[in-house]
Amino acid sequence: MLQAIDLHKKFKTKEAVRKVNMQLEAGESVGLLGPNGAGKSTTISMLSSLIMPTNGEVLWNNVSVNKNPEALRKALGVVPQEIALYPELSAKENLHFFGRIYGLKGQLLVERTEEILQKIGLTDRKNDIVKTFSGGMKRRLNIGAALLHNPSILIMDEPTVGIDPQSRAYILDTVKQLVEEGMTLLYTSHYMEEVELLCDKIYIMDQGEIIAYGTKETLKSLVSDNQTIELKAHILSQKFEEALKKYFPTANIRKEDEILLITMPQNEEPLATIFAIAAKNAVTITSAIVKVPSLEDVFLHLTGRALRD
Ligand SMILES: Nc1ncnc2c1ncn2[C@@H]1O[C@H](COP(=O)(O)OP(=O)(O)OP(=O)(O)O)[C@@H](O)[C@H]1O
Repeated sequence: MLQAIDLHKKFKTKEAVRKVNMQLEAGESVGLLGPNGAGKSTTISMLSSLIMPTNGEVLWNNVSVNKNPEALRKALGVVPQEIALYPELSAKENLHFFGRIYGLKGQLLVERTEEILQKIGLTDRKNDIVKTFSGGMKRRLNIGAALLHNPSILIMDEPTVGIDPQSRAYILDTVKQLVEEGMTLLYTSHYMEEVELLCDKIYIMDQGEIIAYGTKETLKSLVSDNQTIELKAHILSQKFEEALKKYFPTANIRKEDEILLITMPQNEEPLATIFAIAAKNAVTITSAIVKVPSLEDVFLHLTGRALRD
């Protein structure tokens, strides 16, 4: 459907993007994850034909976007990182304005506007001017503007940056629903938990390049297939530790700061057994946390740096 082939972008002396290859199929939800400055915005600006690559090309349904940008623009909704709205106009007037740019008019424009207001939860504020809106409401309207022409593919550039947790949750729910309804999505973020929640396939980007690509499971298995159970108890007796070692001979069991760490493959489900062994040894467990590798760990593993540096 949408394909990036060997994209490069140089701004004067700065090589912002190098050798980027990506592919989005219809109905897929794809994440582009990377820290600030990794080159995500530059990549999606090229993918949505807002800027020209220095090298490489973008194909939409196997045709170069360079040759026929209109075909992609009709099918594509882009939610930019910067809010692009008219603060002196109402929510409805803003949507009418953007709808007309997409060629909507008359009854169709009125109906689409109402549908979108409903979808983004702003129906009851539709006549209020945008400058009175919270950051989260502006972001929702920004998303609404990109949906008016009923695109089949949506590209979102960090749509939850700088908003309150409640608005963030609302936006994530809305995006999840769009994906469930069949929208093809490219979602960029430096929040790994958002990408994990919304996306099936993930590209990890750092310093202008794609450094890893795959499903969440594939990426996490780059780090390890293990899980670690962190146990806290009133008293962690030596006898209990030895009993655990006997029952789980292949597990790595160690104590750090009064927490017992038990590492073993993820396909084992040891909690019930651990609790039974504790009861038998008169140990009261106060907390048990199961930790599996996160995309954050994958990034750390690949680059030696934390995602949020
Ligand atoms: N127009 C430009 N001129 C010069 N350098 C640029 C330009 N646009 C981006 N860059 C540089 O290219 C690199 C990649 O920027 P980009 O905005 O694509 O990253 P990003 O991953 O989207 O990060 P952020 O989340 O901070 O926007 C950065 O070093 C940035 O400073």
